[in-house]
This record gives sequence, structure tokens and C-alpha cells, in this order.
Amino acid sequence: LLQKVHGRRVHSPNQSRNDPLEEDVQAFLIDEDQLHTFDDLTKVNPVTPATVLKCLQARYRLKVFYTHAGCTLVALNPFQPIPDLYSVDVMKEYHYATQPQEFKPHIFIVAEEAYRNVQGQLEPVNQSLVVSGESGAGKTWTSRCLMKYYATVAASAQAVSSQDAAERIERRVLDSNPLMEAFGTTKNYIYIYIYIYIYIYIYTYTLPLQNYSYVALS
Ligand SMILES: Nc1ncnc2c1ncn2[C@@H]1O[C@H](COP(=O)(O)OP(=O)(O)OP(=O)(O)O)[C@@H](O)[C@H]1O
Repeated sequence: LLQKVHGRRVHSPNQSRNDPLEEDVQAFLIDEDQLHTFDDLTKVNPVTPATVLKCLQARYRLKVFYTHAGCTLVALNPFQPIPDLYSVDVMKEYHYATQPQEFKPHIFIVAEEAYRNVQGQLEPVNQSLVVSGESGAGKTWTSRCLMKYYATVAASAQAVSSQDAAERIERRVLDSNPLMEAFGTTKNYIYIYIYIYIYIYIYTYTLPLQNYSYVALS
């Protein structure tokens, strides 16, 4: 696949150059300047490893690290700090947007949709977010982003000192990471398949205080 993406070998040895699919792939790839504009991989046509990877590569070059693939989000590891991408201001933009899904692809869209599903129902509905990828892909990073997001937006819904509360919650959650990773590390040469399951409970208080309900994000 990588050979194809780097353009060293576009045709596989067994494929005829008259293969209609291959012709479509070539026609799609010819407009290289447009490849980065595909913010949803379901719009790529034809969908092949070469076309998808080329689009992701074009976006990566422009430092665009998130791309939709239908209801899945593809996150590329930038391997460098991008502070402006994860600031509290950006969180708030996505949180307060009427239609966050119309914003450019971001982990905060996924986070916000799950949060709204949890909050917006008459009967609160538990939500699950699955973060998967190979070792080093950025699963821990993404999970931390999600926890930070919920710590920030859930706290800001309350009147009292929301920023302090968010920082406190975030600190507690992040401090628990080394312990989880001690159980879940895959950074050795033995293939151990470990799934880390994190529950986040969002409590919705109503007065009097002892009446509360909670929903879980996992
Ligand atoms: N969006 C991002 N921005 C900045 N750095 C990132 C991002 N995603 C991942 N990284 C960095 O890439 C490295 C690997 O990420 P991470 O530890 O999250 O991978 P992982 O999928 O959890 O790996 P493993 O399965 O081996 O535990 C880390 O140093 C992390 O800080």
C-alpha cells in the first residue's frame, strides 16, 4: 500500500492497466490539489486503499489530522504538539455550536455528539466510544482528549467555579492513567491484547440534591 501511496508502483503486478477500477483510481488521483478537501472518506470515489491513503496523506501534509469516515472518525497522529487544536476555547466552540457536526472533523465532534445523546434524552442513554488503532496510533492521547473534554464541558454546566472544577477532575482522571497503563501497556515485544475500559459517569442533579440520576460514557 505504501508503495502505491508514494507513487512508486501504482499498478499491482497482477492488475491489467485496462482494469476499469484502476482507471477510476488514476482519474481520481490526477487532481492532487483537491485530495485534501475530502473531509469524509465516504465521499472518496472509488474507495480503495490507494485513494483513501492519498487523501489522508494530502490532509496530513496540511496538518489536518482528523477525517470523517461516515460515523467513524479517523485520527492521524501528528507526532508533534498542536496546542491550538485542543484548547479550552476550541472545546467551547464545539460544545456551544448548534450543529457541531458541520464544523471541521475533530475528536470534539464525537465527544459532543455522545454528550448530547447522554444529556438530551428524556431517559438518559448510556453511550460508548471505541478508540482503536495499532500501538502508538494515539489511543491514549485520544482517550485523554475525551476525558479532558468531558471534565471541561460537564463542569461548565454548573455555576460554581467551573474552570477549577474541570482542572480538578482532569487532574484526577489523568493521574489514574499511569496505573491503567501499568496494566495495559503493549510497549513490549510480547503481543498482549489489552482493552482498557473507562467509565465516565455524568451525574445530573435535581433539587433536592439526593435525587440524582447518572448516565455512563464508556
Ligand atoms: N493528537 C496528538 N497530538 C499530539 N501528540 C499525539 C497525538 N496523538 C498521539 N500523540 C503522541 O503520540 C505518541 C503515541 O500516542 P499514544 O501513547 O496515545 O498511543 P497508543 O495508541 O495509546 O499506544 P499504545 O497502544 O502503545 O499504548 C504519544 O507520545 C502521544 O503524545
